[in-house]
Amino acid sequence: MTAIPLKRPVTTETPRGTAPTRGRIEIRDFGLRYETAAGATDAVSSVSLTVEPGEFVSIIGPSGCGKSTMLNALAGFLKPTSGTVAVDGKPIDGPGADRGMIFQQYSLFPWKTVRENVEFGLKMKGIDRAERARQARTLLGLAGLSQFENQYPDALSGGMKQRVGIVRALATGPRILLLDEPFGALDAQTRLIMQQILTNMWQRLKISVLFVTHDIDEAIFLSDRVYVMTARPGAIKAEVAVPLPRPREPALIMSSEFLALRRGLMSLIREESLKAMGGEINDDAMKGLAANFEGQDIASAL
Ligand SMILES: Nc1ncnc2c1ncn2[C@@H]1O[C@H](COP(=O)(O)OP(=O)(O)OP(=O)(O)O)[C@@H](O)[C@H]1O
Repeated sequence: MTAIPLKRPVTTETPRGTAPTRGRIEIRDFGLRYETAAGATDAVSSVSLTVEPGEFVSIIGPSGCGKSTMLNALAGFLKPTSGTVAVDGKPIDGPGADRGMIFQQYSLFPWKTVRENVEFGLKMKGIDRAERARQARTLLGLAGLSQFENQYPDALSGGMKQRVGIVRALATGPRILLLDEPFGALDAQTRLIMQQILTNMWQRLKISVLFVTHDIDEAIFLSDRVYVMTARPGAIKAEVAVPLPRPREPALIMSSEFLALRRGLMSLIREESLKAMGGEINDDAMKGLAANFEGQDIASAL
């Protein structure tokens, strides 16, 4: 693994009070093999990583390198074939209220209103009706969704649905939020707004976040640290600290510090993406992509 020894993240953001002490993720020598009728697939091999309490960490890597597999193991939906996955020193043995998970597809109950969706987990915890409504309204307010509390999911845009999904995952007070490409289906502008809303909620609630994305800019903009994975079977190729001050404004992505991080991550990820594509991409194919045919018929140009 390439360790890029940058300083610890600079956090000059709005006061977060005392540092959180819970919500530490520790993955050690994690491996996961899928056994199917068609044979076995080693999805992830020997990954070790940590997320400190209150830290925002992203994972980027080529398609199929096992990012979702790892998040699903952390959520408690999959068991490691080797190694350990623990939260605050306790091995994970199934899903739990200490971890919230958000997927790219919106997973709201269509027959419940926005507020009822958010209240669902609180109801499961046995919290009484008035308190449920109070907590749901507070969180909906933080996400700018107060005026939509009585709407049904069908009436909402993709960005709003995902905001409700985040609020719902946060409602039960998890120490950890796991997000698997949550903004992948959103347009660029909505995505930027969602990134700011997520950062805002993360800072206020002092939770630890592990965020999977394909988008390098998104990973840098949001994170304290970024792990880069190799092609399948996924392992950690590099760990990159993001020492950019907070709060981060959209204009930050034009700064030289941001662009330097982006260049570094792009070259790491490109190498692995080419490996992941295996024989599909060779030098000739890459030349072809860059060729200027100047309006010629492609067959004769080649
Ligand atoms: N249920 C399953 N059964 C068998 N193989 C699986 C299963 N789920 C995932 N895989 C395989 O495991 C590997 C890792 O998959 P995973 O979805 O974790 O990768 P990923 O990095 O999240 O991919 P992407 O970025 O494309 O979403 C892939 O080769 C995938 O085909």
